Amino acid sequence: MKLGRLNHVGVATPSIERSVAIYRDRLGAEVVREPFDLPAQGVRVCFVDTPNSQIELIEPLGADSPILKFLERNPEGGQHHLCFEVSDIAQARDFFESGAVRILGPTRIGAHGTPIFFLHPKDMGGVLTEIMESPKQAH
Ligand SMILES: CC[C@H](C(=O)O)C(=O)SCCNC(=O)CCNC(=O)[C@H](O)C(C)(C)COP(=O)(O)OP(=O)(O)OC[C@H]1O[C@@H](n2cnc3c(N)ncnc32)[C@H](O)[C@@H]1OP(=O)(O)O
Ligand SMILES: [Co+2]
Repeated sequence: MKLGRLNHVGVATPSIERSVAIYRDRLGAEVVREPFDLPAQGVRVCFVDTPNSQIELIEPLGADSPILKFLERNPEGGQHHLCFEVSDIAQARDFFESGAVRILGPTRIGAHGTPIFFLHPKDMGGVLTEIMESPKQAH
């Protein structure tokens, strides 16, 4: 498996609107994307583009959102996960299944419309790590 680029840094927030204002007004980010719901993943999402990556703002959606406990621990929100790209998600899953890192749940479709899975933070030095298949290059 070849580790690809850092696709995004996930930032959990109690309010996407409030976080968008922080990135736009304090950091001068151009926030051009609209928030959207990902009910299957229990989050509302808004991407903030940077020249070489993205900030993925995520807000809980639904009573069993996977980020609720994180926000109980961090009421102001905070850095939640890192996401790296791979060319083949099935090959990446095989790679991790043969190793010492716990994979969290099934491979599912993430916010970029490509398959993803997560690696347990306790096996990744305290960093919840998302692996996503690179979007196919438009021809
Ligand atoms: C998928 C759409 C989008 C995309 O990019 O496509 C997203 O990225 S959405 C992101 C939200 N979805 C997920 O995070 C799914 C994977 N996450 C999980 O399955 C859980 O959040 C899990 C298992 C990592 C933690 O769940 P929970 O907080 O309910 O469990 P615990 O409280 O028992 O935590 C266990 C242990 O892990 C530590 N922890 C929890 N979250 C994080 C984190 N984000 N970063 C680092 N460490 C984390 C927590 O403090 C506990 O440690 P302990 O020492 O035992 O207290
Ligand atoms: Co993510």
